Amino acid sequence: MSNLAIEVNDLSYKYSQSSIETLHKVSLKVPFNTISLLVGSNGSGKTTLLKILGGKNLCLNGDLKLDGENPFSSGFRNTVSLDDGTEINRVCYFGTDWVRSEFINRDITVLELITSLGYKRDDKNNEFTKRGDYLMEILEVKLDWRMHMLSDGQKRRVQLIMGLLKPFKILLLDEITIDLDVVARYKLFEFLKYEVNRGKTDPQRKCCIIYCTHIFDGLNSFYDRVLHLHRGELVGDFSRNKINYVDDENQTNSCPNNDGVINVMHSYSLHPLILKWLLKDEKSF
Ligand SMILES: Nc1ncnc2c1ncn2[C@@H]1O[C@H](COP(=O)(O)OP(=O)(O)OP(=O)(O)O)[C@@H](O)[C@H]1O
Repeated sequence: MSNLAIEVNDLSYKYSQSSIETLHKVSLKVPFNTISLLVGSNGSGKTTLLKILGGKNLCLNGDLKLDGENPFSSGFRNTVSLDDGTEINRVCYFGTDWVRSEFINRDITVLELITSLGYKRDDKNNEFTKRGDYLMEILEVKLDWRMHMLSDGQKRRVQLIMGLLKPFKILLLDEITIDLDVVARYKLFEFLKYEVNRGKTDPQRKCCIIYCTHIFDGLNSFYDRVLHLHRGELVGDFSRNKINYVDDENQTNSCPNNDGVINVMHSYSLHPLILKWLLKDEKSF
């Protein structure tokens, strides 16, 4: 059985209102048990690609397989059950537009929202409850929060809990940690890494993540691979284990050498210090 989570061949996409293609002949293979970063300038096509993979934008061009099946085929089902009966999502897309949707901007509590997705407050052994409680702890969300009274950042935290309540096979995250503080973001990445690592020993839990971002602080040990989109074309693709950190700007290069190694200058960031401070603050709270 294929270990590919995502397989895309020659995918092109043009919005009906646009005269040019937003994606041009994109081909991509993403194995399970990996985390990829999707990078590129504003307008390069990242959201468009993730929305197609997430089944949000219908695309009948090119050859597309997610978890072994075309997500736009009539027989595609987005949930499957594991041997123990746990229901999991095959493909999950979270984008920034969710916080503006009418569905969540109602006078409804977090408890009501996540209960409708399988959270059971009185059943602490239930997997969705365990995940929900853990995520609420790291994201500091309260069950009695009322959605229509929350800030965008707070709504984003609720979105993450709702989306991650069920285990996933393919998780597509589109700039969604943008308004989390460094500690919440760090803990979320630890949770996501745990999920991906669990799949390495338990084949039923194999999963993969594509994470699109413009913020690279704190990501050093999170990802396995970087995908670079430029004007709708995939122009760069390298693995973290092929990075050779150098101290001299003149030794950096933008393309891998013949052995696939790419020289990247060490970046000096305040992120490790601020993370330490805020984790310490939390302990003394
Ligand atoms: N609904 C739409 N109709 C027409 N063109 C669109 C539509 N949505 C996006 N585009 C265009 O497609 C191109 C890619 O947009 P997309 O949102 O995928 O880029 P992005 O890489 O995610 O950018 P950003 O980093 O700013 O979020 C842009 O030129 C954009 O104007």
